Order: sequence, then C-alpha cells, then structure tokens
Amino acid sequence: MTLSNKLSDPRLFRQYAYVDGKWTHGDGGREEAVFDPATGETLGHIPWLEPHQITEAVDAAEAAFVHWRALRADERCERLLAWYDLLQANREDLALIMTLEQGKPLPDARGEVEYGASFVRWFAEEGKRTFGETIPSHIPNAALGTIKEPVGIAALITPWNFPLAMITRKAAAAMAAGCPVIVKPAGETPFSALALAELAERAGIPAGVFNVVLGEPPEVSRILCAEDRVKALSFTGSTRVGRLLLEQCANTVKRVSLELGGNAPFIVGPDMDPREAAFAAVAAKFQTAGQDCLAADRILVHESIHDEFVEHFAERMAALTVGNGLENEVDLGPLIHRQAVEKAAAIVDDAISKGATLVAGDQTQAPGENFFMPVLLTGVTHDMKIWHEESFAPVAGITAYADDDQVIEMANDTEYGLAAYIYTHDIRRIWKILRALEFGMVSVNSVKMTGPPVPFGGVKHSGLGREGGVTGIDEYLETKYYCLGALGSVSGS
Ligand SMILES: NC(=O)c1ccc[n+]([C@@H]2O[C@H](COP(=O)([O-])OP(=O)(O)OC[C@H]3O[C@@H](n4cnc5c(N)ncnc54)[C@H](O)[C@@H]3O)[C@@H](O)[C@H]2O)c1
Ligand SMILES: N[C@@H](CC=O)C(=O)O
Repeated sequence: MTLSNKLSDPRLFRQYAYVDGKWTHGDGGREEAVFDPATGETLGHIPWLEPHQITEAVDAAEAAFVHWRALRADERCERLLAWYDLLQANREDLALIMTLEQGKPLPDARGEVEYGASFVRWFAEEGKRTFGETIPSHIPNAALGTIKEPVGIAALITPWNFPLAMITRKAAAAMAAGCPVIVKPAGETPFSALALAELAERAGIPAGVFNVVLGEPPEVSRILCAEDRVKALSFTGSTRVGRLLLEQCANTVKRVSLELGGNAPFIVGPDMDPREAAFAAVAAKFQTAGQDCLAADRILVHESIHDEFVEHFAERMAALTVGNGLENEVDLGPLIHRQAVEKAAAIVDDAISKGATLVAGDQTQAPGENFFMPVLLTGVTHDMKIWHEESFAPVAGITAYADDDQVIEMANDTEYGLAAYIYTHDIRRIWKILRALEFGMVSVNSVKMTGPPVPFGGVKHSGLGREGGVTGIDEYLETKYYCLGALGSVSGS
C-alpha cells in the first residue's frame, strides 16, 4: 500500500518540487528515496532539482514579490488564515505523513500539526501590526518616522525533527511580512513540506509566494546563499551547517537567522520533590525520542536528592514504550536513521569508558535497526562527549552538584545556549540561576515552554535572531526611516 492510499486525501502526497505554483520534476533525472525510519520501507521518491531550476525558483519568487507585497496586510492575513484552516482540516493526513517519514508517534505528530498551524494563525494576525513609528523631529519643519517594509525573498532551510512546524514558524512570518519564500526541507522529511505547498495553493496563496525546492543540500544552499536577490536566509538545523551557511551568506550581506543546536541543562534544586522533578526530566529528555533541540541533555541534580531522583527517573523511563509511531501507546519512535543510532551508541560507550555508570538501557530490546532504547547514565562529567555534544537520542545523563554556584558553572559549560530548565520552588534560587544562565530561553517548573507568542531562539553557538512572538516577523522586515523636510508649518512633534 503506497503512502497516498493511506491518506483520506491522496493529493496531499506529492513526489515533486513545487515552484511557481507548479509541481516540478528535476531536469537532470536525479532523485532520492525517502524511507520510513521505523520499517526501512521506501515511502516514495523526490526529484533533485538542477542548479538552473533553483535559480528559476528565485525568478518566480521575484515576480511574485511584486504582487504579494502590494496586497494589504489584511488581504495577506485572509489567505494565511485560509491556509491555517486547511492545516487544521487536514490534520490527520498531515500527522500520518509526518509519522511515516519522521517516525514520531502519531499523537506527537498531531500535536506538531497543531503547533505548526498555530504559527500561521499567529503571524497572519501579526502581519497587521507591523507598525512604524513617529519620531519627534529635531529638524525644523520636518516630520520624521519609520515604515516597515518586507525584506524580499526569504530562503528557508529546515531540519527533519519537526518537519512541519519548523517551516511554518518561518514561512508564516515571512509571508505575513510580504515576503515570498523558497523552502528547502530536509531530504529525510520532504513530504510534510510538499503537503504544506498543496494546502497553500488551495488556500489561494499566489504562485511563486510559497515554493519548495528539493535537491542536493550543499548545492541548493550554495545557490540560495550566493543569490543576491535572496535577501534573507533563515536556517534551522545543526550548528555545523549553520556556521557554513553564515559564511556563504557573507558575500551578499544577507539577513541571516539561525536556529541551531541545543544542549539544555535541567537543574533540580534541593527543595524539589525528587519524584515530581524526575518525571518532568523524563518528559523533557525523551520527547521526539530525544531528537529535540530542547531535550534535557545534562540533568544536574542537587546531591541531597540525587539518589532518590535517579530511582524515580529509572522507574519512569522503564515505563516508556518504544516502537513504530503508528502503534497505540508508543512513547518513542525510531531515530531518523542508522547513523543516528550509531552516534547514540558511541556517546554512551564514550561515557561508560570515562567512568559513567549505566543504570538502564538494553539495546537488545530495540524493536528494529533504527530504534534506540532509552539509556540512563549517572556520574556524567565534563570530559565526556555527552556533556558537550547534542546526543539527539534518548540518552539521559545525570550529574550531582553541591551548590548553586557550581550548578551555574556546570550549566554554562557548553558552547550552546538555546534552552535551560530550572526545577525548584525557591524564588531566590530561581532568580539567581535564571539571571546567570547563558541561554536564550529558561523554563522554570515547566517542561512546555514553546508556542507562537514566545520569542524562540538561542545565544552563543545556538543561533542568531528569534522566531515567533512579536519580534519573529522583524526577521523579514526592513525599517525605512523617512524625513519629510521643508513642510513649512510642522514643528515640535
Ligand atoms: N534551534 C531550533 O529551533 C532547532 C529546531 C530544530 C532542530 N534544531 C537542530 O537541528 C539539528 C538536527 O537537524 P538536522 O540533522 O536536520 O540538521 P542539519 O544541519 O544536518 O540539516 C538541516 C538542514 O540543512 C541541510 N543541510 C545539511 N547539510 C548541509 C550542507 N552541508 N550545506 C547546506 N545545507 C545542508 C539539510 O538538508 C537540512 O535541510 C540539531 O542540531 C537540532 O538541535 C534546532
Ligand atoms: N521542540 C522545538 C523544536 C526543536 O527541535 C520547538 O518546540 O519548536
């Protein structure tokens, strides 16, 4: 049974790129297979576009920009809201496509469709509030102010772990601002992006405003980064690739937004109920099978409650079910591919060889070759890979600490600075640690921290800029200052 036969609406499964409102083959005949990570089955194929076809996508976006930017904000809002409605109406099919290509459990995929759609609604509305300002004039008889204008064509390069929401968080902001977009999704999860394109077309988004290009990643990125007509690049993915793209954008002096890797500390204070904190830590570590930029990678527990915390963590972890995301009651799906499993195993081996204790995690129980059973390590230290690298796998590492100063130093001991968690009810401790943490986002006593109203993003090597919130749209806007001089009677305001 092919993927399209499993959908209520088979037209949501597309095996073409989408450029200028047309479904497009690769002119050179190159293509790539896409696999279900749970079963290894081939789900379908996508074309790799040739370099001239990427340039054609830029041509299409350039032409579309003229009309899209000229629409009133409320007209763009209506079309984006129509897109939002279609995402909601097709939630089951979108979730199924996502589970099949990404592996996450179906309920999580449904949650991501909701999450992804919520950015479309948010930015549809925010597009009506791209206010300029009036500046009290210091120049006689002049009026000064600013106008916000769309930056131009935006290239959006996205990862496989959140195949839909990482696109909408960028695309909706850009499109609401009046910018056409060229999306380059991860090759592992292109079908969610292509379903978004199908629904954008049905929503009345004009040809050339939402394009999806597919191809050899470095080739496509080099063209988009070198293209002077592309004015903004927004990338979500690894810090390694983010650095490369930043360099490649230097020549054309693009606006660059980077949402990169994380290595979140999860700090547990001595006053916490160890069971409550352990259950929260399990939730923060194992969502999306640990393949989450917000995953609690370094769990730092006060020494006075460490042993009890570990017991509860192990108990909760043992209750997690690993399996095909299509099956009921599955908590963790597969990792995205075999290399991810190998990387996870190497990180665990490295930690054990350097003195960490393996509390739980038996890989002989894995239900398939891309699966990795949850692992719990204690005694994790600074010299281990797990301390510095994103495992992007269900591997939890716990370390005991003695006092607040020590835990702050431990938490900040990473090149990353995306998200951090603090669990304690002591308000003085919360404030001290929150202010000292070098992270873009700090969540206190809550695993959930994201959503459309919040400015999502990191500091240090975790990125540049913010997505979502009231500032997310600014990544796609230029500020034009004006001075209207010689107005005669105007003065003083
Ligand atoms: N900060 C955030 O909001 C956020 C959100 C999700 C994922 N991430 C990060 O993404 C990473 C996991 O995703 P990934 O493995 O898809 O990342 P990745 O960097 O390997 O790939 C991301 C995108 O870049 C493309 N790409 C890969 N190699 C490239 C190259 N050499 N040149 C140009 N493009 C290239 C890929 O095809 C994909 O579209 C993790 O580090 C995770 O923390 C961050
Ligand atoms: N979980 C993040 C995406 C990172 O992988 C989010 O909520 O946006």
